[in-house]
Amino acid sequence: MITTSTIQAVIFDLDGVITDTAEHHYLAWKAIADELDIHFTRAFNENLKGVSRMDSLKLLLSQADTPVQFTDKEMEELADRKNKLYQSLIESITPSDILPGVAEFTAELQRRGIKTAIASASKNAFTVMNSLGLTNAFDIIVDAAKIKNTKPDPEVFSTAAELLGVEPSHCVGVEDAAAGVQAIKAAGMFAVAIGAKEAFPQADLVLSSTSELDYAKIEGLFIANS
Ligand SMILES: O=P(O)(O)OC[C@H]1O[C@@H](O)[C@H](O)[C@@H](O)[C@@H]1O
Ligand SMILES: [Mg+2]
Repeated sequence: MITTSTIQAVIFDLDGVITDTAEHHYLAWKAIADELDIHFTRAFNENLKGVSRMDSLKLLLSQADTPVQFTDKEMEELADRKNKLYQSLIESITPSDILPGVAEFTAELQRRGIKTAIASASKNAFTVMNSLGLTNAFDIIVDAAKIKNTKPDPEVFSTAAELLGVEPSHCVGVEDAAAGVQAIKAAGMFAVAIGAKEAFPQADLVLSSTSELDYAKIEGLFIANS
């Protein structure tokens, strides 16, 4: 199919964009924080979004009133315990957990011959995509296993663009995390953020929810910014 638009690919984050697993990550970290008697708020959790499992644990531990030293082995065990909690929380995910507007938006992209990819920092990305029934709905899935450097490094978005065979300047990235928007911009792409406007000063467009994903609006701004 011939693409007339200058947007040739849209690359989506998974957790918090395709489905609300950002909440499951938060609940699992909150349980670990409670065990360790560390004050952990939803506001602070915003810093963990898009960040790798071990870096998230380090951020969580930075909130302890009295600094606690854990050995590498203990850190691995804590991260592993969080992951088991997270995995038990995502067991019940079904296609009905796809966030509003996502199916319509991706269908519109497919109608226009625009390529799609998932760029996720999660090692559980394929499990979540399977549960949502979306494994074959995107051209490419790049997960944590395929990359060395996690967000805010651009690698996950750059790798997705490369595998799709599309120049970054023709890509749009969609994210719900500050680290993710930084990664999209560092990759040289147009950034759409989902969340509160003030949280994403670097984004080219901020939408309060996925139900606002609107191809015509994004294309208009994309062309104006090129
Ligand atoms: O622990 P996992 O499943 O490998 O996920 C790593 C990261 O994946 C990102 O998608 C989430 O936004 C982060 O919250 C999470 O820490
Ligand atoms: Mg996310």
